[in-house]
Amino acid sequence: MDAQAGLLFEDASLQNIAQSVGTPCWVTGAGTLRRRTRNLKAAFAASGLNVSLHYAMKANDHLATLTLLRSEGCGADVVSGGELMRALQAGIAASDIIFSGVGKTDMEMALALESGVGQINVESAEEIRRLSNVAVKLRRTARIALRVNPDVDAGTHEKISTGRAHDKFGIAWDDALDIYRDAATLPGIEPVGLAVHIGSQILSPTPYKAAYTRVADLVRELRINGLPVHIVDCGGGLGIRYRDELAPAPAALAGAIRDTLGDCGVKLAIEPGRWIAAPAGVLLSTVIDVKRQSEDAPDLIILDAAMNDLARPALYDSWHGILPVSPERLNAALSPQTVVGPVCESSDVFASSRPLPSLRPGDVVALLDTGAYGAVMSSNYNARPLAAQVMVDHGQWQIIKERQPIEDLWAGETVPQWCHRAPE
Ligand SMILES: Cc1ncc(COP(=O)(O)O)c(C=O)c1O
Ligand SMILES: N[C@@H](CCCC[NH3+])C(=O)O
Repeated sequence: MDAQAGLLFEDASLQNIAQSVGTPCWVTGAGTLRRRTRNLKAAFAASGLNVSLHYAMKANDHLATLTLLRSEGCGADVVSGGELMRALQAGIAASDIIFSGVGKTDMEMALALESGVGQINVESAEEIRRLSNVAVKLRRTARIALRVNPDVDAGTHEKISTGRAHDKFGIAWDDALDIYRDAATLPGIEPVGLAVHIGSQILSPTPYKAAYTRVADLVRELRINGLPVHIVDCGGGLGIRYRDELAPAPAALAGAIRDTLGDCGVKLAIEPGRWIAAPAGVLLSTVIDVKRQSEDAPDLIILDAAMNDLARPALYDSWHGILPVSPERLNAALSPQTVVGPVCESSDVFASSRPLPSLRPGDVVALLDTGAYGAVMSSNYNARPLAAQVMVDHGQWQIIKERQPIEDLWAGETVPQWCHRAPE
């Protein structure tokens, strides 16, 4: 905090950015992206592990973010044809791309094969057969890893758990050996290994260890059955501290991998998204109104950002820090306030009865740790244009996406003639 400039993000004044660009506005910190990527790599190197890092771009897929992370040596984990095209557009080499996802269309498979992605993670016997057909037609070979479901509870939010038997993800544990064996016989398919991803915002190394222990056992079992296994993709999911969570350091994840898979003689990969990108972003928003409620209820702070911009609180009851950006407000006395957006949904609430410095109309606030699963999950609900985006780096900043023009909201829509006539 600077007495004059108020809240700074990577040495850039958030007040200045809000004044120049308007709000709502996402701000991404280039320095934070770099620092966290380097920390992650250093933690793995210190554990003696050689892992390739495939950034899960679903967390934040702006071309500037992807380009910066490519410069830091990251490949990408993609889950759709659109993400694949974006990653290629950002200059990420196809060979450094892993195509994951629970459902890939034939067209997406063809795109992956034609662009030469390094690895396709498959999630069912049916998908492998379809991929084989597509590969044969294109005269290509798909290098596949079987995403297995280890039936491990990651202990995270119900809606972002992916590794329990009843979750829709991955191949059921007991089917994995047979499916791997069958895959090896299919034309156009080369099974190269296994993949596992048990969920997101994971706050303990214990479920990681449980999942990787099972995967290491499966690697041995496959080999005993004469099936080659060269790669284990350990997925993502490492959690961060949004409020007061005791989030594990990357060294804990590295340790879990080393202790379980370290001596399996496989090439290791990880797919972190949130850990790299979440703390590298804030969402700036202006207070539209302060609505006084009955005596014992907190004031309602109505922002110009809403759940269509930042969906996480409405979807997962997630907690994001909120700080005013002006120096006067930053130091004001705290009182309980409820912070909401203007969208017509009762779930459009960012904070309930939260002790915050008293806010007034016109004040700008920053919603913290919104660099992952923030802008990417925005929608046009309530005909609200997508917010502008800015990137900061050591005090300099630049608009990286203009606010969506209002006319864009109906661009591409056509109105059939009959809509203009009242029925007879
Ligand atoms: C297959 C896969 N890999 C990686 C990730 C990235 O997860 P996170 O952002 O929690 O690191 C996800 C999202 O949960 C995913 O589904
Ligand atoms: N969208 C979720 C994370 C999902 C991870 C993808 N499987 C969140 O905001 O926390």
